[in-house]
Amino acid sequence: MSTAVSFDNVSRRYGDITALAGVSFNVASGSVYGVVGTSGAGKSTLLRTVNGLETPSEGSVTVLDQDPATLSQAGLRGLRREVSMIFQHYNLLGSKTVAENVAMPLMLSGTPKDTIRGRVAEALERVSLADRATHKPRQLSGGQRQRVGIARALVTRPKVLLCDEPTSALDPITTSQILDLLVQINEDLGITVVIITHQMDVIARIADNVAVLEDGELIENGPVDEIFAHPQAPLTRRFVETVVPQRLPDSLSEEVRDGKAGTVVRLVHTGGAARTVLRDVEKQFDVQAALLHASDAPLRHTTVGTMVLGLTGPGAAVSHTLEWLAEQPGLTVEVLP
Ligand SMILES: Nc1ncnc2c1ncn2[C@@H]1O[C@H](COP(=O)(O)OP(=O)(O)OP(=O)(O)O)[C@@H](O)[C@H]1O
Repeated sequence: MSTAVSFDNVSRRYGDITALAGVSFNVASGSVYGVVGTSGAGKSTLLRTVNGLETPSEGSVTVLDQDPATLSQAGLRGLRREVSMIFQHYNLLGSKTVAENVAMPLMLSGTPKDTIRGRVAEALERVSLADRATHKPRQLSGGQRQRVGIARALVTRPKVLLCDEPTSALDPITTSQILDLLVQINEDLGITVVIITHQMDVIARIADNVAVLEDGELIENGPVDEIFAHPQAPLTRRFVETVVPQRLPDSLSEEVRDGKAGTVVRLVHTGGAARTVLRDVEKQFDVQAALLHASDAPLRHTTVGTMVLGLTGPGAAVSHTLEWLAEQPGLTVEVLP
């Protein structure tokens, strides 16, 4: 698979502040890559190196085989037609109509009027706003404004779409619609999407891969299902916890502590691997398996979840059960103290 964007040891300093420190990872062409981190982690700075709005102090970024830092102004303008961007607060011009806003990147590049008309209609159709072409942004809801922003980004037929917190100002239902639209754009048009966010549910919903930034450093990255099932760094665990809760309810914690629930195991499962686990355990071993707690999250391509089981029965049977569970594909087993 070819690479659309490559970060190679990228650092960015502003005086004494280190916004990025030696960040390296690749974004495969046609994939959706999520970058998550707390406020000030360096997400925006990283995203802005992709279209040349920021230049690394050290290291380099390669975008569609070009290094934005070495391009001329004309080269940068060309790159920005292939790499477009959407923003948290939409960045629309209030005095222009929806169609004029969407046309803006083509107007700036001197595209013929007829071509512009067709492209604007195509882009507005894609975001289901064809009937709002003559409206002004103030006449639209936040979700509609973001769709105008998306249409404006698509009008140049880009290969890469950079998304800077595109749903942070929206309610959950509108967020969901915008994320569906981004997935559709990625699937139908094959556009590579790089999205920065502090919302892990956004990553769960649309990303193939995720990078976690903390204080300018890349602390973890990889396929979304692996990171959600086995987060390593404490910050990644905290992010994952917001989508797949790990903490037991207080009443259950007490039961576990008092030993009333038997041997308590937490299973992390992906792709429905735990679907028949209770039945299988009770059929094969002389144990009772009680389901104490479960949580589940749909990801873009699979699901990840946890189940907490209380196993009771003869010690040897419980041991055999634990061994069997540990051998099952797609399951990770942890005995709770
Ligand atoms: N132009 C600048 N001048 C000085 N410091 C800057 C500049 N741009 C960013 N920074 C600093 O770099 C660090 C990273 O900022 P950045 O905006 O990339 O983080 P972020 O993860 O996008 O944060 P947020 O989620 O709050 O937008 C912060 O400490 C910020 O104050």
